[in-house]
Amino acid sequence: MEAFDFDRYDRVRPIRWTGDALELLDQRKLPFAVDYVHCGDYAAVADAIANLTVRGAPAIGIAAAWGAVLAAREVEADTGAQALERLEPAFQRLNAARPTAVNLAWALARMRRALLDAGAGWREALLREAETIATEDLAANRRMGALGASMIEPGSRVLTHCNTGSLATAGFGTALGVIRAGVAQGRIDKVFAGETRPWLQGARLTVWELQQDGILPTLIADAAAAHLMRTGEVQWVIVGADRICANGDTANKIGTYQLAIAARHHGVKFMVAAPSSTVDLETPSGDAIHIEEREPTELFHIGGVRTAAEEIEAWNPVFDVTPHELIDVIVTERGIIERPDEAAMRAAFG
Ligand SMILES: CSC[C@@H](O)[C@@H](O)C(=O)COP(=O)(O)O
Repeated sequence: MEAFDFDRYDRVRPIRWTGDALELLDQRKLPFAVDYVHCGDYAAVADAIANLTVRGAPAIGIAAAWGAVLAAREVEADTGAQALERLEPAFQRLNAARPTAVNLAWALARMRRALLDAGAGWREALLREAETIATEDLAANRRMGALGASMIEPGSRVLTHCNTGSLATAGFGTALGVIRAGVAQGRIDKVFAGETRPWLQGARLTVWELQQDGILPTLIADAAAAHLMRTGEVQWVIVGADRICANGDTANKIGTYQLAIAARHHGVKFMVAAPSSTVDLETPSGDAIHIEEREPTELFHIGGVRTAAEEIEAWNPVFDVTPHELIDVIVTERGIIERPDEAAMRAAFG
């Protein structure tokens, strides 16, 4: 990985701090428009997280950290502790923007700690912490990419789900980072991307993002995944995570669980790649994870065109839990955990 040309393979940046505002690449419009949304206050950041302008577990944590920096502009305080008290409503609003990805609460907890540790210089401390969270995420992804790729036999074909790339992180990506590194090293010959209904993170974002790198993935309907595995077309499923529990159970984009079941049935290996900021030892198992349910209307349209009859009901959970027994390997920047369970997770992160 020493010679890896990160700049060639990793050009998209979803989050830009201008010095006095946050600019977020509008992921609702990709791949048809590359527009940045200007957020001049924390409420705009909270809205952008809730409406998926910015999405992906690490990216929403980073955006929330910058949201806290913007919120700080609205309060006066002599010490960090005093500022924290006054900023609490803003922290709570940012934290409530989405429930499943632990990176959001994790980033805000870091911002809280930075405030408590700071005295009069609390504004600078907040700014530094937001920058550090983003810098560390990029470094973690690059490290994880190298580690994850080392597990993959040369000549492999892989399937991924949702978007776990630069768009979902500070850069390089988690599962997509492993795939980028694997392609660069000649370990991965072909990448299949599931379209990821209903929001189409795979079809709209992953395919576009890999195209920017000159990697041409093959798009499949989500429903084609088990058939793809049965025909021997893939050796690995590689996905990201929104929360990894103390026992290794993992929440990720809806559809991940059925990929893991199909992978085990067909002898296809299943890898979860995520930074340690996605590990949540406070949540004992997947049963305790709050699974976000979004508006049923997301299921009624594709690209603004109605595809279902009027006056019907729909159920729209947007994450699911893959039990740890179905996961062959969890990769974080801290190392590789094969056959994850509570003992292995606590040994690595406890
Ligand atoms: C590095 S991203 C990992 C996960 O956050 C990703 O797989 C995912 O589920 C994103 O969901 P989204 O609803 O698009 O925010």
